Amino acid sequence: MTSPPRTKPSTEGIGVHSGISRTTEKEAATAASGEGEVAAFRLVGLHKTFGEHTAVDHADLTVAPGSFYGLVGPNGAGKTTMLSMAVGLQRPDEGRASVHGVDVWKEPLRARRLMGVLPDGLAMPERLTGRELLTYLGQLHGLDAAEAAQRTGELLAVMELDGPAERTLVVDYSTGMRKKIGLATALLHGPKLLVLDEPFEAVDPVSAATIKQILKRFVAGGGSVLISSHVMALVEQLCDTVGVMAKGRVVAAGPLDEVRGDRSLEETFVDLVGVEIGGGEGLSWLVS
Ligand SMILES: Nc1ncnc2c1ncn2[C@@H]1O[C@H](COP(=O)(O)OP(=O)(O)OP(=O)(O)O)[C@@H](O)[C@H]1O
Repeated sequence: MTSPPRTKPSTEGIGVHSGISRTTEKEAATAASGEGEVAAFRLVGLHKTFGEHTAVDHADLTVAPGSFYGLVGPNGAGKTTMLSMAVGLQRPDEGRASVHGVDVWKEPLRARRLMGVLPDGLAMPERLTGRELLTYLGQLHGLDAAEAAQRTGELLAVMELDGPAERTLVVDYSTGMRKKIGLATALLHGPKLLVLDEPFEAVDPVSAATIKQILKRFVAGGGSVLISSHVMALVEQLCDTVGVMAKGRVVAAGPLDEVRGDRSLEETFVDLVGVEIGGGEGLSWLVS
């Protein structure tokens, strides 16, 4: 039996303007910098070593307000470590990070209000349904009950985590469902900046199209997005600005068209990170 085609859920009602105390936060961010426009996200000299190994090597990165930033880099380049320091989940050895002028380490609560975060390997209360989780987090964010219920309902519907999925606890979600509930938790409080580590990993094509739509609307509404991804085509499709990370450093950054020139991002990437494409040699036992 063939199942009926899934209708693309509406992404209406979700946008950057649904958050709390925006004006106050914006004024605070501008005042903090003493300038007319502050970066949505500014990482300066972030550094982290694990024993002898330098995971992030004095990395700098700036996301302009209203920009859609794609961070790419080979496995082990330091993207997740840099982003987890940048959002306050892991303490850097050196360096600082600010969101709209608010220092992530000096004023963590104010910074967190401005940010929606989807970390890699998300840790969250899991013995709850998606609705229970979002309702609980809405309370933690200080949303009133009616507002939290409305946003929860919209987010579950958009992410297709309502209906039969409501009977499943988060602990039993598939990998893709976990990404989607993670994104919903990042959006719930109406942040100005989204920091999303591999948001499309393990997500089915229909859900990916929905997430793209949400993120585009978020940026069109004045928000800023930073995603990390290994999918160059996706970064080229979505992002106006890219950063390339290799061996703990941001080795190239700027507008997409300037970074890739007249080549594809993938060709530029391979050039910049200085890797040889493997797979052509060895493994002779695979081919008879
Ligand atoms: N807690 C840790 N302890 C020791 N080493 C770590 C730890 N976290 C990360 N590393 C190391 O730091 C380096 C950067 O890892 P990281 O996960 O940040 O890279 P990445 O660019 O996100 O990689 P991927 O694309 O594979 O997710 C790697 O060499 C990794 O082994």
